[in-house]
Amino acid sequence: MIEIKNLHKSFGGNKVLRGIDLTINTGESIAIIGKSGCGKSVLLKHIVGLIMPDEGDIIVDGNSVTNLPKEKLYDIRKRFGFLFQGAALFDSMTVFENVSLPLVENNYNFTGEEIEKLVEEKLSLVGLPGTENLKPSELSGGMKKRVGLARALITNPEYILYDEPTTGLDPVTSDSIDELIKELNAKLNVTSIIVTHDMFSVKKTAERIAMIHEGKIYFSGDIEEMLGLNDPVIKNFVKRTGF
Ligand SMILES: Nc1ncnc2c1ncn2[C@@H]1O[C@H](COP(=O)(O)OP(=O)(O)OP(=O)(O)O)[C@@H](O)[C@H]1O
Repeated sequence: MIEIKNLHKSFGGNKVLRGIDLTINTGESIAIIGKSGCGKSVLLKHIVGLIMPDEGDIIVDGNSVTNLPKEKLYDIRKRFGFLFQGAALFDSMTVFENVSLPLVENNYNFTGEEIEKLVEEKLSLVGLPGTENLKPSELSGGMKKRVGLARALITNPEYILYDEPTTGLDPVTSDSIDELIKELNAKLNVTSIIVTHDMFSVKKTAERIAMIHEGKIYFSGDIEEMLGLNDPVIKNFVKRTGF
């Protein structure tokens, strides 16, 4: 379980998070939505301790991320898989090298053979078996996201964080990535946090929505509840997404 308590973060005079309170239950898939620049990615980075808050706390399975010594924070991070915006693959490395990178970086004691097996397993899971020797330049946008996801899954994380998983993809490819996220939620029994402003993606992948507005959680609930509200902020947001 992740408990976010009264989280505040400013950058210079820009007060981005102004008291976020949110509990994410184990096993659920939650979408974090809100207009561009409202602080969705900043919130995600707080959860894994990549950004520290000015005030407030994040508690992951009973551990306060803001008060942990570095080694403990690294241990907590190992329980997270992170699909970065744009997939963030290294162009000079093969798919195999990209996917296995977290195992190499974090000194897991796997043999070469075990690593090969794990990479093969995760690439199959994301629908890209046999692509180990390709370079990112040989992959389509959707394939890059899948490889990024295989890398996020390589350590068998309990939590998967998706930062705008469908941004920059055409509607058909977006839909296939959403389908994959949904499949993985069911198959792997993980907790998924999906940052997006794509309401089609929300509908397909998330059981619950948390909407950030003016630095706080403005709404938390399911999509039917959200669409049924006669609230100008919500209506305006949904309208802008073209949903
Ligand atoms: N490291 C940083 N230094 C200064 N400002 C930052 C930093 N990171 C984020 N910000 C600012 O915080 C605000 C929120 O950024 P964030 O990336 O979280 O938005 P977002 O909701 O994810 O937007 P988008 O949907 O466009 O990706 C923005 O105004 C951004 O410029």
